[in-house]
Amino acid sequence: MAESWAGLGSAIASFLFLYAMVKDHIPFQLRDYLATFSRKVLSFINPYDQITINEYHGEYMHRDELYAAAQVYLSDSCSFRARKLKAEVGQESDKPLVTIDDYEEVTDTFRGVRIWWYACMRLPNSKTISFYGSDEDRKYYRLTFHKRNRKLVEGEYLNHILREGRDMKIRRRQRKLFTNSPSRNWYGYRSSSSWSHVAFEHPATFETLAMDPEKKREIIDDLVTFREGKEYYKKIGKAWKRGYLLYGPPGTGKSSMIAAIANFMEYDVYDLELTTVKTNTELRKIFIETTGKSIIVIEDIDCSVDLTGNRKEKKKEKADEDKEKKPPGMEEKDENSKLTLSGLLNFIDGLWSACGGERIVIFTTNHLEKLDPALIRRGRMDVHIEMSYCSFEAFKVLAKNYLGVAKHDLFDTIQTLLSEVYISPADVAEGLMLKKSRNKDVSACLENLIRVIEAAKEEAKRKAQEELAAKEKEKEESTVENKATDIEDNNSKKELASE
Ligand SMILES: Nc1ncnc2c1ncn2[C@@H]1O[C@H](COP(=O)(O)OP(=O)(O)OP(=O)(O)O)[C@@H](O)[C@H]1O
Ligand SMILES: [Mg+2]
Repeated sequence: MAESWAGLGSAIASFLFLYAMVKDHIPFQLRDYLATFSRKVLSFINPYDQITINEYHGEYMHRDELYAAAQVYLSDSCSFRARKLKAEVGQESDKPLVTIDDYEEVTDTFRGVRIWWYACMRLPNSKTISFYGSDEDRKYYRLTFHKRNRKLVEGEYLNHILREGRDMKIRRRQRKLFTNSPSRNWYGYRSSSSWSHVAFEHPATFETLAMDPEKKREIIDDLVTFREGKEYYKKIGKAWKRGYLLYGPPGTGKSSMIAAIANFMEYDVYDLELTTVKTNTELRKIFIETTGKSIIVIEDIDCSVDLTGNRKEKKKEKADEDKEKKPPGMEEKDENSKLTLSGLLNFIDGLWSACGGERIVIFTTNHLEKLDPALIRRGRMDVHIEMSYCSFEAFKVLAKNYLGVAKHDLFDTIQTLLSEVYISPADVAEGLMLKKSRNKDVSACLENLIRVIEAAKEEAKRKAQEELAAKEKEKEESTVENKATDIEDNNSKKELASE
């Protein structure tokens, strides 16, 4: 049996070989007839089906997303099996993509089923010049698989390629830092987008972040759980997003933490400047233009006018006054024509985050007490992280980063000093840096830091004394005032009695 199949196979192969040799000398009609005939014979005896994925499609020659996803997928999952590879750098990434070369074949296995991938190029038929490039540019992949697996390939495998390829593309893309442009520029000549961007290249990581190691571990674990929680969020019916509130004094690493989170999660960062957003409608537009796998940051949320507790109350009073003056039906329209706390709450709450997954929202503030509780309640801001003054543990991270040392004789002195004074990691980092000529001298850097901490301690002492003196003065003044009032009261009582 096997021999007869082999015989038939070699007969067909010889026929095809002969056909290829003489095809240019055969008349047109006969050539078509022979081609159709050979295809029919082959499909009768061949148990394999094929799917072609073209690089470009449609009237306007759009680059096919499945082709692009397959290219990255093959690069990541199958190219190690190929002998001929090609490398290119696309527009979206700064890393070279090494993938299978033209006319190279690789195999992939999906649920135990083997699939062959063949990278091809359509040869030019004519010498016409096309607006979309020459025919040589028309590349395609051909997938070959056994007939009995057709359902699996069509139903699941292609989706798997698309999904995995997209994810890989996102992971290897050049990450971006977006900032929202003032609304008046949206419809300008240059761009109609609310965001402009630059490459995101902040070097901060969790390793370089100076903070309590246990707290750091908790944050990393939380992020990992979030990243892997797609199915969980779907199951509980919640938008796949997580809110972090970072609070603490200036220079304690809030912005550095955002960069470390972005680098750890490999997300883009959207730095939302709320003060340039005038209305709730604008906020919606801005948000709709963000993509998944991103962090939306609002820094110094307490400085975003009209959104904090007291100011909101004042604003409400004013709005109530204004409402009374407005004709009926105009009030709601007016709500959309300004940025309000409720607009921001809607924005965070998933009404708008329903349009795409995997987003982190981060607020930072120096003054937690100034924020409206509604804004930061759990469920909106799921994790509250306090970024505090420099502890000895945090100092050790900075010493490792800046000086490359894990221990030193001066560490004990620094530990004692740090337990006596509040100083921000930013000030400690500054203290560890000396002028270029001396920055390799570890002892000199640590001595400089000791001077900086001692100066901070003196400064704190001086301020405390000033505050104490001011309080005592206030107390004295109020005692004198009270005495004067008492004397006045007594005199008037006496006058009344004598009358
Ligand atoms: N916890 C930290 N770990 C490492 N470096 C830090 C830390 N905190 C501050 N720094 C250093 O100090 C600089 C300023 O820190 P950062 O901008 O993150 O502070 P911040 O809390 O955002 O301050 P602000 O409240 O003023 O915005 C950073 O560039 C970094 O070099
Ligand atoms: Mg900051």
